[in-house]
Amino acid sequence: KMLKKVLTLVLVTEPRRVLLGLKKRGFGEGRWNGFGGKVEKGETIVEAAKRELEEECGLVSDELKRIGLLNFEFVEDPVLLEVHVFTTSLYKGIPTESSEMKPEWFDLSNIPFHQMWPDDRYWFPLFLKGSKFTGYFLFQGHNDIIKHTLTEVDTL
Ligand SMILES: CCc1c(NC2CC2)nc(N)nc1N1CCCCC1
Repeated sequence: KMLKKVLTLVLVTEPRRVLLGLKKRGFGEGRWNGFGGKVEKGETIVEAAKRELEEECGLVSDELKRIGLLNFEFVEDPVLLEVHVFTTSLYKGIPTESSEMKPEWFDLSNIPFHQMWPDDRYWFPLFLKGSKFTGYFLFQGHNDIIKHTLTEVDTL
């Protein structure tokens, strides 16, 4: 049966900007993304999201809002990646570069999609207009989307 990895992704916003991090190594290296990673044994998904946010860019947030649930598969790899997407505009701290991520603010009209995971072009507009969404993306390699579904939902 398919192995499932549960991951988190946090998008920090200000009125006209979103905070993204440039991944410095590992999975997604060289791509801008929200902050997140694996859910460890013994922690909830929200606790994992808060932990990764602080580890990756030094921000502490008490209030993460669930906005999306995205499932990913790679044709070459029998693992299902289940990504729980959160957003917050309530945080403490200053975005700080870590070993994993180099944080920068992007104007909402200037999101670097060409340097992000290809799926982001599909669901970022839903996130930016305040919708909740569920989606599935089947990748060939790390750049080509073979098929996808994306649905706006009232409740996650
Ligand atoms: C699941 C990978 C992924 C992704 N799509 C990839 C083709 C599968 N897109 C975006 N934005 N973030 C992603 N991760 C957020 C959680 C931490 C790992 C990277």
